Amino acid sequence: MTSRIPTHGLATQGFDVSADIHWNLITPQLVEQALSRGEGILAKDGPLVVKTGKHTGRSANDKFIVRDAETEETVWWGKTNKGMTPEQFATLKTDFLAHLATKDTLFVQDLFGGSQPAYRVKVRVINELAWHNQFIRTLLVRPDASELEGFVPEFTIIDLPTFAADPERHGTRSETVIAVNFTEKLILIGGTKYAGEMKKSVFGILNYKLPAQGVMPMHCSANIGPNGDTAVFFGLSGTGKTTLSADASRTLIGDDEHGWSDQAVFNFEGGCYAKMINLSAEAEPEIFATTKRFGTVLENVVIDETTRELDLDDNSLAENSRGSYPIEFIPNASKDNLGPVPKNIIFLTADAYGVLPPIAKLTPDQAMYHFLSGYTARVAGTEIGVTEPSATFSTCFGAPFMPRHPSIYGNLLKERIAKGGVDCWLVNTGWSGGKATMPGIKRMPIKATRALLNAALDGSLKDAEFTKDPNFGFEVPVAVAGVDSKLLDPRGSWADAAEYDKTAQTLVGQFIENFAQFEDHVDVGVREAAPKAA
Ligand SMILES: Nc1ncnc2c1ncn2[C@@H]1O[C@H](COP(=O)(O)OP(=O)(O)O)[C@@H](O)[C@H]1O
Ligand SMILES: C=C(OP(=O)(O)O)C(=O)O
Ligand SMILES: [Mn+2]
Repeated sequence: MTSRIPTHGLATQGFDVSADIHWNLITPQLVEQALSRGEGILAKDGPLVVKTGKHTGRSANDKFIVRDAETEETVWWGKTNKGMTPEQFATLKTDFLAHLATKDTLFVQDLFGGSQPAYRVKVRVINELAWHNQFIRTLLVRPDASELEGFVPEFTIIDLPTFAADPERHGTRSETVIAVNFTEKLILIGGTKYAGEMKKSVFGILNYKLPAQGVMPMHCSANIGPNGDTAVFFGLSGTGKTTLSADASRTLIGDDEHGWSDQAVFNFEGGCYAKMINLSAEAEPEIFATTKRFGTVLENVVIDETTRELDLDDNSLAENSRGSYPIEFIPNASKDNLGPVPKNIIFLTADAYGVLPPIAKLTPDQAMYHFLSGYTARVAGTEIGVTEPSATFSTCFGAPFMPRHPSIYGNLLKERIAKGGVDCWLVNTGWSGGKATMPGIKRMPIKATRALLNAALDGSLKDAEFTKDPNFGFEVPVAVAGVDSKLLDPRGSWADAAEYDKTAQTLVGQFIENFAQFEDHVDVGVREAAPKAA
């Protein structure tokens, strides 16, 4: 076997470390390291089980982009993309490198972000934790031996959970920091053990770079039907990208990040990152099976230390417990990480207001409207007395990952829809029959969502009877085989129709208020695709 130690080492990059460096270890080596270092324990059937401590999800408010000559005009500065001065970054980098120098062991992987040679970025990830190194090796694309030869990283990520940022010194909000420098091509992640930060940082790089190459980067999952029909599923966290893209009847391309070029939809990643809480063997058999394999890493899943049995229903460590596994653990995953250009675009939303129908057909203008809006809603909190859901509008269904102005991504979508041959749908995987905060109100059964999706994707909905949603103006099917028709009529599913109308108008008001920022960036058709205030 050829050496996995690169010729272009850390010293070449100007990083002065005395650590024992483990270069490009493979899964069994990294799992052995993680175990011997006490980073986690093995579950009964082989997964490595770890805890992330305080941070069990992304720290979106602790992310900064260095604001300099490169990014001043290219990044959309606002409430999502927050700036850090080059001076603050320089101090942070000095302090990061000093902290790095104190480590006696480091794990480094050389990987690709992006599966297609023409559109990928070479990324080096430097970790202090073996399991983080295992995670990122699983999630990104693993070079083969010949691709490792002469590997020179374009971007480098230094990921030090034990580093504590100092708000006074570094201009951060807390001890946690994700600092992105597009000029130096360096990303510093500190003060968090949530592994998802690493993969979403690489996503940010591709979202920054690819529009210039004519590729639309997308926060979506993707799969291919039996007739070669690709579907992409956009959606914010928790709306069902990962769950719904793993489907026995379709070929999985990927669960979270893709590019749409003139020829294909391709995965940015080489693995998946699924939610584990309440994971059901019946509703999600392919994902459930990954919890029984060596190579899977489970974050914040509760395990009995004696029997090594998992308890996927226990949320005492986190609501957002996760499992990461290589894409090939899903039985029908695409071997070449790509598929033809999409026939269907689905926008997933988990509507905690219980207002949106479980599926609706969108016109191209409505699709643009909903893409720029990027709506989902969740139950605000678990405190007693919370009665209102809270709406989130995250443009392009992924604002935290999109450095550029939404119109850049929006125009790429517009061009693609204008070419024709693609149908757009809005799918509510959230609550129905009332607000999520009302007693007895449940989330849409996964089975029903899958049946509706399959009807849309296999073309059988084309002949269905539709009715226009009175608030949103999109077309909603009246009856679909295998689905309780009551579900298809959100207003009729509420005990009190007047209460439905009132709640719907609250939501419409929030859409209108949020869209004001895009009014000047879209044409009249898109503006008119807005929901109507009564
Ligand atoms: N109707 C539904 N459709 C999709 N997911 C659902 C549905 N009802 C409940 N869920 C649950 O919601 C979560 C969706 O999460 P996930 O697929 O990981 O979202 P994403 O990948 O978009 O962040 C899963 O835990 C899934 O079990
Ligand atoms: C990894 C993440 O993505 P998602 O929840 O969309 O799967 C995340 O948001 O941290
Ligand atoms: Mn996901």
